[in-house]
Amino acid sequence: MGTALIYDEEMTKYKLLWVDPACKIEVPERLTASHEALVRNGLADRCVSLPVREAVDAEILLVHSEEYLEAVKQTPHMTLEDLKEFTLQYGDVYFHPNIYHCAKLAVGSALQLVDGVMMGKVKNGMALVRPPGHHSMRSAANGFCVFNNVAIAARYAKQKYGVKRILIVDWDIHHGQGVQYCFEDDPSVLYFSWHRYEHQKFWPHLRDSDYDIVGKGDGAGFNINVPWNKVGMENSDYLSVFCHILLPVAYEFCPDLVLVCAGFDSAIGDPEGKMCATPEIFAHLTHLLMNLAGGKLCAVLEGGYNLTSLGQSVCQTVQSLLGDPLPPLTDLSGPCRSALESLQSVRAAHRQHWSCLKHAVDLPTSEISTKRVKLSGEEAKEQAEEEQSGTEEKIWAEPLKRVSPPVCSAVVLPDDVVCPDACERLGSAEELNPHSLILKKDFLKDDDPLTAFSRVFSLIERMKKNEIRNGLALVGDVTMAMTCVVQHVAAEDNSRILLVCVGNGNIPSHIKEDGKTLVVQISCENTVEQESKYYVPVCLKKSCTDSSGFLQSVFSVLLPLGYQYNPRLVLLVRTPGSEVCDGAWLQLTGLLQSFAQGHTLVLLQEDDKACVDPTAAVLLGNPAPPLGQLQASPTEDAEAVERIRSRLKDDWKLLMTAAPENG
Ligand SMILES: NCCCNCCCCCS
Ligand SMILES: [Zn+2]
Repeated sequence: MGTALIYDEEMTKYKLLWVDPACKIEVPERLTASHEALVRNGLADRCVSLPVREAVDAEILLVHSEEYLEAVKQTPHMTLEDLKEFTLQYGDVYFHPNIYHCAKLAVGSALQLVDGVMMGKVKNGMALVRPPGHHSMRSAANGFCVFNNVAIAARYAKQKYGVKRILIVDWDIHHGQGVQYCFEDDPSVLYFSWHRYEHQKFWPHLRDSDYDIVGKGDGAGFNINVPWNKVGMENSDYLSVFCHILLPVAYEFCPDLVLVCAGFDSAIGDPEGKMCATPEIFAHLTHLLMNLAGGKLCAVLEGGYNLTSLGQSVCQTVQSLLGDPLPPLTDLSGPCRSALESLQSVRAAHRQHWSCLKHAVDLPTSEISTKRVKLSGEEAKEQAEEEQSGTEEKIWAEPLKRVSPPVCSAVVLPDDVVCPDACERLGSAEELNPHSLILKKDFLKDDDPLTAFSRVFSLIERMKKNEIRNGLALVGDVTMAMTCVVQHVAAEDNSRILLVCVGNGNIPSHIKEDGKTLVVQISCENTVEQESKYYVPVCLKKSCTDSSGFLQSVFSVLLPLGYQYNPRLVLLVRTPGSEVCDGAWLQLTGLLQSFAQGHTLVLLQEDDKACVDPTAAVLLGNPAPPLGQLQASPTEDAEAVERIRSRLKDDWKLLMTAAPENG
C-alpha cells in the first residue's frame, strides 16, 4: 500500500489584503514551496495523489458552532472593509473572499486522507493544506486558522469508522489550543503538543498551554502539553521528549489511528519558532510514530513560515512515510537544562495518569514555579523586543539524499525453511530482486562455521556498499554467529556496532570493552556482570514476555543510547530461551530502523524459524502489529530501568529526564 499526497493549488488562492504585521508570514507561497519541493525531489510522483473535496456543513459542525459557520459563510460576499471589520473579532488571523472556500478544501483534504487510510486504499499520507487548523476553536478563528482540520478529522474518523482511540501529535511550534479545547474531556483522543511558551510570554500567551493542564474529568491525562521555555531547542530536545514522554504513553494508549498536526515552524530558520532542530528530525519523528496503529498515520500541514526549511521538512516527512532509509542525526549533545525542566515537569504531572510514568521522580521542592504572573505592560514590551531580536539569519546544511538500496531485505536461510512473504526466489546472483535476495544456504549440514558465516559476511559487505538495506540470518549457533559477525565488522577501523541482544546468553567479554560495539542486552536473568559504558544489561523480572516492561526499556534506554551512539550497523540477536513475545520483538525490529540508515542484521537461532516471516515483513517496511493497550510493568522492572538511566546518564545524556540538581 502506498503513501497518499493531497494537494490542490486552489488553496493558494487567498492572501492578506491589508497591512497586519501579525499575519504577513502566512502567504500562499508556503503551499507552493512545500509541493514544489516534493516534486523537485521526485517524491510527489511516488505518492498516490488523492483529490481534494470541500467539506460539507455537517462535517464542519462536528467541531464548530452553527453561528460561527453561518458567520464565515458570509465572508465571500463581503467588501474589503467588511472583511477587515469581521476579522477584528478574532486574533492573529485574516479573512479573504476566497478563504471560506479554501478552508472547506483544507478540511475536505484531511477527511479524504482519513478515508484513504481507514479504507486501506493507502498505508499513510500527508495533506498539504492552507489555512491551517489547530488554533481555530468552536466559535472562533485564530492564529491563521478558520476550521480545525485535524480536530474535525478526528471526530469524523470516530463517527464514520468507529475508531476507538486516536492519538493527535502536534509538533507545530505553537500550542494547538483549538484541538486541546475540543478534546480536553475526551479520553478517546490523546492530544500531545509541544510549543514555544517562554513562561506564557509567547503567543498565544495561554495559561492553558502549560504542562499542568492535563485534561478534565474523564479526559484527565489525555492532554499532554510540553512547554518550551527557551528558544533554540535542538534535535536532542525533541528526541528526548519522544523517548521519555510521547512514545511510552502512546504505546500504553495504543491508538487505532494517528493524526499529526504537522507544523514545521518548529524547524530551524523559522521566524516564529526560533528553534534549531534540523529538517531531518521530522524524518525520525515520523518514523517513530509509524509502528503505532498498524501504520495508519495521517499528517496534515499546520504552520511553517521559512519556505526553505518548510520545503525540506515536508520532504523529510513524506520520505519517511514512503519508507525510505532515515538520515543520520549527528551531534546529539543531549537535552538542554530548560528542556529537562519541562520534561521533568510533564512527567511529574502525568505520573498519576500513565503507568509508564509511575516511577517518574517528583519535582524537586526547589523547582522554581515555571508560572509567572503576567504584568500588563510586560507583554507588549517583550513582544516588541522579540520582533527586533529575531533578525539574525540561521543557516543549516541541506539534508543528505536518502537513497533506498536496490535490495531491501536479504535473508540467509537453511534449505528447509520457506522463503518469507514478499521475498522471491533468487535468480542468478546478478538478478537482484528489488524486494529481497535469497542466499540459500544450508547451515544444518556440517559446513565449517566460517564458510557458513561467509554468506552472512557477504550480506554485511553488501549492506556496507548500500546494495542491501537490511538482512536476516537463521543460523545454527546464534551466539557464535554474533561473535563472528562482531569480530568481522569490528575489524574495520571506523565501525560502530549497536548490538541488541534479546534474551539470556552471555556476551563474550571482549565484545564489551572495545568501544566499537555498544551492547544492550534485554534479558530476564540477573547478569552478575557490572555494566560499563558500552555494556548495558537490562534485566526484566517477568522476562521479556511482559511487553510493557520490554518496550519501556526500549524507549527510555535503548533508543536514547542508539541515537547518541549513532551506529553504522545494528545487530539484532534473539538468543534461545528468550520467550520475548513476538509483538514486542517486531516493534523493536521496526524501531531499530531509526539507526544506521536501516542497516540492521537480524540473527535468529534455527529453531526460531517461526520468527522469520514476521520479522522479514517488518524489515521489508511493513508496520509491526499493534500490541494492545499496555498494562503497568512490574515495579521492579520499572525501577531497574530507572536505575540504569540514572547510573549511565553522565555517559549518555539522552538518558536524562531531569535537570541536574546542582547549578
Ligand atoms: N509574529 C507574528 C505573530 C503570529 N502569531 C500567530 C501565529 C499563528 C501560527 C499558526 S501555526
Ligand atoms: Zn505554528
